[in-house]
Amino acid sequence: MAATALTGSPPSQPSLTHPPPPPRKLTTVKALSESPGLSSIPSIYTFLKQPYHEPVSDTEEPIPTIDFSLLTSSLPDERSKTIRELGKACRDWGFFMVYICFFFHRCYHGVPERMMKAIIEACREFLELPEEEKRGISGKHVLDPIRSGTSFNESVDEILCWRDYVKIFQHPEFHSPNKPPSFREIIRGISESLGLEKDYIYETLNPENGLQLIAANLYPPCPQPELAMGLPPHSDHGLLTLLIQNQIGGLQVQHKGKWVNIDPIPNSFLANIGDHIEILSNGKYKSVLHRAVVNNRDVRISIAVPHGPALDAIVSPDSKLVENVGNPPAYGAMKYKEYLEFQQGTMLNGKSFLECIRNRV
Ligand SMILES: O=C(O)CCC(=O)C(=O)O
Ligand SMILES: [Fe+2]
Repeated sequence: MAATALTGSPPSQPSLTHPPPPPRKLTTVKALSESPGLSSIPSIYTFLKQPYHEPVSDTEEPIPTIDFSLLTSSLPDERSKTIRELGKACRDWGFFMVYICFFFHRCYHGVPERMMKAIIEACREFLELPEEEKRGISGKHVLDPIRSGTSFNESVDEILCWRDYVKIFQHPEFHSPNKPPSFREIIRGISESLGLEKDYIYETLNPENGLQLIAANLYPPCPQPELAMGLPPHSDHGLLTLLIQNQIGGLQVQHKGKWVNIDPIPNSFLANIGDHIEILSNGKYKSVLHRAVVNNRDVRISIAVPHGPALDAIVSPDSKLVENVGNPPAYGAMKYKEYLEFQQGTMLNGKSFLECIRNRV
């Protein structure tokens, strides 16, 4: 896609009557947001269904928090209590904060927090590079570093998002199996909380050879945040998405029919159930709609790392769970790779692909 801008059709012959138009200058949303005197946004960034047309909850109910050290505890009672909490979070919210607090020899070890900050800063530096430099990095694994502000679904959307982003396909071709380690532990916990064997999801869906993607998003300040959208409502494909962000809020999650603001908590990352855990669990665990809104003051950065099953894994409601729950399967079987292909362009009116196939077995 980005390559078309570089390799397009040969230049037309110069004509005296119709001089060729100047080459279109690609502009990042960040550059646009820094244009002197910008007080309104171009109409291409104005969403018809604007962020605050739908109710935003004022709930005091906090998003569930899972303490990672208890999930990996060697004390069986501690671990099973945390697994029950994890199961409840997956059922009730589909989202949870994972709190990482490492104590070694009774002293706090701050590496994870420093590492998260360093990753965010590296993404900021990358996304703030001049466009020419970013273009040079585009390739098979690095998607669209110059196509800033692209719509969420290019084939159907005519409105652009207020964000610059880059996507990197990390796995299976850029090998980093089992990383981050928290992914495997959470998936094991989810497996157990469903009453399955600890490694059941790993063995059946083979995420070790699965898809791992890194999506780094930069949302510049917007002079009319009430009209624009950083990322419209969607659910994530795959098993689990891990997300870190700078300390600027903007993520909203659907909960009990309303949008809930998810404020960043230091020393923690966010995890959410993807479509394929919802399918595997026959809808017991929910892949929940979420979106990113923007503000008029601060740059927000988020890094989402979705993890999927192996591309050729066929995902369907697990027979053990269907029998246990006594419900007929609510989803048909589909190869993950095909799901990804079908998913393109089917996010319409805030309906995710998963919602479109629910109950159409
Ligand atoms: O920026 C955010 O907080 C949300 C990002 C997200 O949902 C995604 O990249 O799938
Ligand atoms: Fe997402």
